[in-house]
Amino acid sequence: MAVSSDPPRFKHKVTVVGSGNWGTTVAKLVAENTRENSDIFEEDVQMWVYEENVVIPLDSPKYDPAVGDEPQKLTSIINTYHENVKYLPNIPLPPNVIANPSLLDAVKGSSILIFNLPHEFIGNVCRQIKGHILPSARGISCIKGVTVTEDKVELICEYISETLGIYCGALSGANIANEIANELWCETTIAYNTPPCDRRGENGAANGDAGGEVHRDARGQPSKVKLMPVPHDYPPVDHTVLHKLFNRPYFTVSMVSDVVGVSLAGALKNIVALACGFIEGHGWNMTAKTAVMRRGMLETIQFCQEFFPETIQEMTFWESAGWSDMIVSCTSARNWRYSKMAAERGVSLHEIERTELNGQKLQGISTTKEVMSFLKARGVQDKYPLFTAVEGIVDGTFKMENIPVLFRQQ
Ligand SMILES: NC(=O)C1=CN([C@@H]2O[C@H](COP(=O)(O)OP(=O)(O)OC[C@H]3O[C@@H](n4cnc5c(N)ncnc54)[C@H](O)[C@@H]3O)[C@@H](O)[C@H]2O)C=CC1
Ligand SMILES: O=C(CO)COP(=O)(O)O
Repeated sequence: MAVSSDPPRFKHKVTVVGSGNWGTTVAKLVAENTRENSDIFEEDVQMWVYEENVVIPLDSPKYDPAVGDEPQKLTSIINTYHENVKYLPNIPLPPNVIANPSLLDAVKGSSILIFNLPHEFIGNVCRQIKGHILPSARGISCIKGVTVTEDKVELICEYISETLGIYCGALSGANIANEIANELWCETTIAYNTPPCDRRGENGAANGDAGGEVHRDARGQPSKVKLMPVPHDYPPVDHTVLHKLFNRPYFTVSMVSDVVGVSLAGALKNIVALACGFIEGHGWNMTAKTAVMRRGMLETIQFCQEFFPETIQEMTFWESAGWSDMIVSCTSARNWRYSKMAAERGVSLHEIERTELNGQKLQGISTTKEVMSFLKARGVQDKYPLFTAVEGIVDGTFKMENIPVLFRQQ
């Protein structure tokens, strides 16, 4: 097949599926980039909002005496004031972020889908949009978590890929949404293995022609997903284009190909962050915390090597998605902050999530449960003593003061 030299006729339409603290932040930075790269992307970025009614507080500059305490639709507030007053207050959003309460309408015709919502909701979202997206769309998952069915653990991007029949990469890093929304500099990692059918002109491949190479899944096996190539009248979706979509002066993107390492490091660090919050809330300090972080990273690497040995790359743990995220999550993120609060107050994490988080989610709670159910189904939980202890603390069956015992037994 001849490689076309004509410039692409179409631009990529981008949708962010999710609008929480991180979802809204990513919509903001991506919308800044679509404006600056309007030769590649349509400027407007759709942001799907799980609709809810919100009351704007009296002390907010957005308070309208004519509306008073009357609840308003969150989408209407975002599109009127260009601010997500509930999940990312006091951050002006570019006007080309378009809040949309209809999931099907938000994803319609989009060639790049950015999945960014708590992982417990991804199944329902994928079931709804299946068959309603462009078959040649490409995805990036910013979700930190895993899905477990019976004794199978799946990366979120694998789940998206298999459910929707599209290729999906992963974005993960040491990223506190509020800091990035305030344009305070940090790094992130995007893992994306450009499918052979999308590698234009590389390895002898022409547009839509894989050059004889098969598309492989995250485990390195020939993929069961029959990919439709990104049509040649669109710009490619490759490392260069994704870098243009996500990289900002305050958000340095590193592109890699280890989807497994990036996804699992982002998911499992939330279990370790809970452990760090618990021990700090119990009265230990930084030295104890670094011991737990070290142990948590060992169990994370062990998990990756045990269950995804074909594709895991150890260098990934030195990316932002690796050690940097472990450090930031155990010292300043929500899972750490609120598990510390739970330990200090002697109440359950569920109680803290309900009373303190105003609709935001602690991903560590469900990730611990999912990972432990997978390890138990395999009968290998004893090889993961820290993860097991966190589950026990969340359930009230393991005492925090016994954490050092785990270390003595090794
Ligand atoms: N907030 C942060 O600093 C960072 C978060 N992440 C990850 O990003 C992902 C998304 O988290 P956030 O944006 O922070 O969310 P969040 O915890 O701030 O907000 C919860 C979101 O879930 C939505 N929601 C509630 N019920 C729902 C339902 N039934 N179906 C669909 N959506 C529903 C809410 O409308 C809201 O948008 C998570 O996996 C998190 O680990 C990653 C890096 C940084
Ligand atoms: O992933 C994060 C930091 O990189 C944010 O973690 P929390 O969800 O615990 O705030």
